[in-house]
Amino acid sequence: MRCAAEAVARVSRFTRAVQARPRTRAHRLTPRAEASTETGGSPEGTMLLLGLTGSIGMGKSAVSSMLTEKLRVPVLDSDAVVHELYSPGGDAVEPVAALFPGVVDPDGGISRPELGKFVLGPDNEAAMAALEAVVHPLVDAARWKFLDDADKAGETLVVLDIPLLYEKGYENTVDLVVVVSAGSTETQRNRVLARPGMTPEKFEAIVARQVPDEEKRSRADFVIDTGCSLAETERAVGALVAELRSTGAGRAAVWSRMKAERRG
Ligand SMILES: CC(C)(COP(=O)(O)OP(=O)(O)OC[C@H]1O[C@@H](n2cnc3c(N)ncnc32)[C@H](O)[C@@H]1O)[C@@H](O)C(=O)NCCC(=O)NCCS
Ligand SMILES: Nc1ncnc2c1ncn2[C@@H]1O[C@H](COP(=O)(O)OP(=O)(O)OP(=O)(O)O)[C@@H](O)[C@H]1O
Repeated sequence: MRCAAEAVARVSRFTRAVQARPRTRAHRLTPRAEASTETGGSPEGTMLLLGLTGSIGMGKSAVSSMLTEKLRVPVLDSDAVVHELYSPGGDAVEPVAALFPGVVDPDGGISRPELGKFVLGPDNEAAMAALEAVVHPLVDAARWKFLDDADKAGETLVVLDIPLLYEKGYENTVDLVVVVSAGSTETQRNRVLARPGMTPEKFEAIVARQVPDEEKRSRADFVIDTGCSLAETERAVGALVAELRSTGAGRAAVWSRMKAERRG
């Protein structure tokens, strides 16, 4: 019970603190070449882009499911986009295979466990940078398509699940940021190590590449507590969506700016 109250209280506290937060101006999504010129969709300036982030195992996917399945909010999951790009026929297969020999499975997709051996760990920084240089622009392109489609569908609230939002400076590509946090590294670790194929070494290698949870929470506009029951987290997510549905239009600015920049 204590946890749910805390989760909701944090939501409203961060809701109030939101207005004057400075933004890091780091990343610019390269405009999609095949920009849509169709009219229609959501009224100009009313589609709110909510960034969803959090460290490994903190509950981004669980919260994404609540948003899409229960609350009907469109979510783009960047990790899922990467996995799709690695699947047989995916756009990342050829360039990644060219960089890292032997990572293609017999079915023609990229083997993530094999790829992980090349790019995870303190000695593989350059390899990870090379991989990210190939993959991130493809993820950016998928993000443009998702946003264009949502705009055409008249959506007023969309969620971009971006695990590396703070690490790669994507703060300025969303209007507001929600961080999911279990509030304890022990809970995080136990949840992640319960996954098939996960090892303590792999977990540590990934954590070492991510901005610490505490810093993420301090930079967020909202924090959703995932250290409690799923039902309690779901209530907090519902409260946040209700809040954004009622006040979101006044806070939506990034999508209009992105479209204007694309038009040149
Ligand atoms: C390293 C890879 C092969 C591991 O695959 P695997 O299936 O074991 O893990 P999965 O993709 O589910 O990611 C597990 C966790 O690691 C995080 N993570 C993935 N890549 C990175 C990265 N470059 N830096 C920091 N964290 C990362 C994910 O967000 C998630 O929290 C894969 O994550 C990958 O190809 N990463 C590079 C692409 C990338 O940067 N993805 C992040 C989102 S765009
Ligand atoms: N209150 C809660 N909120 C969210 N997740 C919870 C909660 N209680 C338990 N869990 C469990 O914690 C795990 C969180 O994993 P999830 O895959 O959602 O994290 P993630 O942040 O998406 O991880 P990754 O960064 O590796 O993609 C899930 O198995 C989920 O069921």
